[in-house]
This record gives sequence, C-alpha cells and structure tokens, in this order.
Amino acid sequence: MSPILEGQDLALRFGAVRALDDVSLSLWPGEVVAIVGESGSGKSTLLRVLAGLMEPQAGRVLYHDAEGAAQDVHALREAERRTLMRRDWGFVHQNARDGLRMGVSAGGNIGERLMAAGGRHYGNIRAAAAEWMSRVEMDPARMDEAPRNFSGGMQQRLQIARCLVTRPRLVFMDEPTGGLDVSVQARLLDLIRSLVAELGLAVLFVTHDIAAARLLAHRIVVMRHGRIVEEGLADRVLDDPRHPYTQLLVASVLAA
Ligand SMILES: Nc1ncnc2c1ncn2[C@@H]1O[C@H](COP(=O)(O)OP(=O)(O)OP(=O)(O)O)[C@@H](O)[C@H]1O
Repeated sequence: MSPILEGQDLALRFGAVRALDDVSLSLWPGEVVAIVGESGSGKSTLLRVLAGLMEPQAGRVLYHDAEGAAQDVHALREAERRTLMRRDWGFVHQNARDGLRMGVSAGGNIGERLMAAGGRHYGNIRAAAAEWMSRVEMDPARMDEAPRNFSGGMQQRLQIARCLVTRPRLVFMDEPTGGLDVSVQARLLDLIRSLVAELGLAVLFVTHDIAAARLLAHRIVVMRHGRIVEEGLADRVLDDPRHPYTQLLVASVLAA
C-alpha cells in the first residue's frame, strides 16, 4: 500500500521567516493525522501547501489516486487541480463562511458541490442534500434557509456536509472547531469522529486543541518554527512526549 498523500522536503519562507523548513510528511489511506504546535509554527502553511492551495519554494507533494497513479499536486494544470479538489478531496475551513456560499441556501450549498462533481438530476440532488443535512444532525426542513440563519456550529456542520456529500477520499481541516463554544466543539468533534470512521476517510487536520487531537487522530505531528519536531501515534505522543517542546505543549494543556 502506498500513502495517499506525500509531502517531500517542503520549504517555504516569508522574508526571513521559515514557515516550512524541509518538512516531509506522509498520510496513509484511512488515517487521521493532527498537526499541532504553537501559533506561527507553520501548521496552516503546511496544510495549505499539502492541499495544493499554496506553492512551496522547494519540495513536492504527491497524491496517489484511487487507481494508484501518483500525481504531483503542484505540477497539475489548474483545471486538473480543481477536478481533484471537487472529486477526491475536501477542505473544511475554520471559518464556515470561507467554505460556504452565503448567498445560496443550505440545501443549495450541498447540492452545488454534487452538481460540480457531475450530479444532474434535481430530485436526486435535493434528496441527497436532505439526507446529508440529517447526517450532520441538521433539520432538513430548513434546507431552503440561508446559511446566515444558522448558528456558528450549525454552519460548520453544513460546511462538513457540503464537503462530504461527494465522498472525497481525503479531507483537509484547518481548526474545524476553532472559534466555537466548548460544548458546541465537543458535539462537533463527536460528529466528525463518527463520520470519518464510517466513511473511512483520510484526514489531515490542524488544531490548537490537544484534546481534539487525542479524540480524532491516529497520529500526531508536532511542529515548531517550521519543522516537525516529533511525530508518532497519538497516545504515545501525548502520554509519553519525547521532545522537550512537546512536553511543554502537553504540560501547558494539562495545567490550563
Ligand atoms: N502570507 C504570509 N505572509 C507573510 N508571513 C506569513 C504568511 N503566512 C504565514 N506567515 C508566517 O509564517 C509563519 C507560519 O505561519 P502559519 O500560519 O503557518 O502558522 P500556524 O502554526 O498555522 O499559526 P496559527 O496557529 O496562529 O494559525 C508565521 O510566522 C506567519 O507569520
């Protein structure tokens, strides 16, 4: 079996800041990996480079598709990259507004992504949108309402439904529960966990929240100053952190 995604020797600087400094990371099919680290450590930059949204200055990203062919993500033509993002990948943003179209109804947000992936039959698309609203525990009777009528947590559920309706193989998430109330976060994390397990998704997600990493991730990658300082199985990294920086990170959470 080959990894589903491989970042090889990635580097990216912003002026004097090394946001990524020779980072390599592989993600395996069905694996959930959390990228943790303090603010400014390069987590979002790594996610965006791996997701093809930002060009690295060195290194490359390989995606192994369902047929086993390796594709160099940053060498794809724009149209090919967009097809990949619609068909095989999903991206869940921290701010639901970045992942939703606020002028389109809730059901339309889900249906639109199905149409972009080739769905044509209006009745089937509407039925799928209703089914996905139920799966993310939203009331399908509200599918014609605009996203702004829903709370932040519900908007995030809608963004997840929009992302998963096309059954991607690989999902990127940038702080998917960031900015929400603690009780809302906990329910959303539970939902994400059950959907990810049920669909067998490979997920790469960025979080500040060590508890979220423990709940969702099989493996944890710890970043500092643009480098990976430690990685390993989630329980091992959190219960027996080896790098002093990870020890501080875990201890600061326990103390909080
Ligand atoms: N577009 C940009 N222009 C200039 N500097 C940037 C840009 N994007 C990121 N940086 C810098 O690169 C470094 C890594 O940023 P990044 O956003 O990847 O960190 P992060 O770990 O995701 O932080 P946070 O948790 O606060 O989102 C930081 O020093 C940041 O200021």
